[in-house]
Amino acid sequence: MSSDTGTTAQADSSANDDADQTLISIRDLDAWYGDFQALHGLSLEIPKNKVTAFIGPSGCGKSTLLKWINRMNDLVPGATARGRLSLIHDDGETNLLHPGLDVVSMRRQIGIVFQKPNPFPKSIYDNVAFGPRLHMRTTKAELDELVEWALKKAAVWDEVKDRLHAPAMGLSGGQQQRLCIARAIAVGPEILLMDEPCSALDPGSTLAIEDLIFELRSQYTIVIVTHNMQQASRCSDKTAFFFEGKLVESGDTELIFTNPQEKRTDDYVRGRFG
Ligand SMILES: Nc1ncnc2c1ncn2[C@@H]1O[C@H](COP(=O)(O)OP(=O)(O)OP(=O)(O)O)[C@@H](O)[C@H]1O
Repeated sequence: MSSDTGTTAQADSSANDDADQTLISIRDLDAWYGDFQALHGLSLEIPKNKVTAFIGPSGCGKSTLLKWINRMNDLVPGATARGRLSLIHDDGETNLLHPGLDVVSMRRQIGIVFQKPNPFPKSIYDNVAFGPRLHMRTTKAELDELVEWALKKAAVWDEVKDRLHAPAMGLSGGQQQRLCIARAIAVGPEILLMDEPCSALDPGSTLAIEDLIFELRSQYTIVIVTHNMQQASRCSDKTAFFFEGKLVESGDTELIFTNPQEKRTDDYVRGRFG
């Protein structure tokens, strides 16, 4: 039975294949904006420590699903969802749709990086220190260490280490996006959601972010929404293809791109529509 915060003791440790451990389990998920149904009976297992790409034509519901995973849709008037959307841990399951869920603490666990880099109008240092200052008790030395660690992890340290107290807005778009990734990981999330994180970036910065995504997956579970088929095939382990609010198919990225089961998937990944 569910507790007031949506956590239950009996974990469903369903695995999506022998090697994969499910971290986010989605079953029969429906979602609406007012009367409009945006997601129809979605079922998908998102594996731990892998990169999962959500692909599909505009309006198929990729961002809607991403925004339910960390409840960004709570901020959208009229947005509702029904079904199962759970975090699966060895010691229990957290119902991410539970009305009593502590959304603030959940968002420490499930960070999000948006399409357009959105640094705060603060210094580089203060952007990364923002979350830790809010959630953790650290000494100045510990905070310095954490900021350096996060900037290194996000592969932007070398470019900013001599100007940590300069405004973040002065960085290039690609540097700002890596700073936003550093800000997201500074609070120690388990999952990173990325909504078209490279769509506002030049090809060089895009490659830097893709390398970073690939690198980070040993420690984080990453879900990336992308319109870029090369990007999905370059940096994801798993791919889920959506069409008109439904999941058409999901599986190993290599298989989805070389031997999909559904004709619509084949047409989409070959650029025949969308
Ligand atoms: N705030 C909202 N209010 C009403 N309808 C919405 C809202 N946000 C999205 N929708 C609708 O829900 C459907 C799914 O949108 P969503 O943004 O999830 O698609 P998407 O696959 O991420 O598209 P894109 O690739 O263009 O970002 C679309 O028909 C969209 O118009």
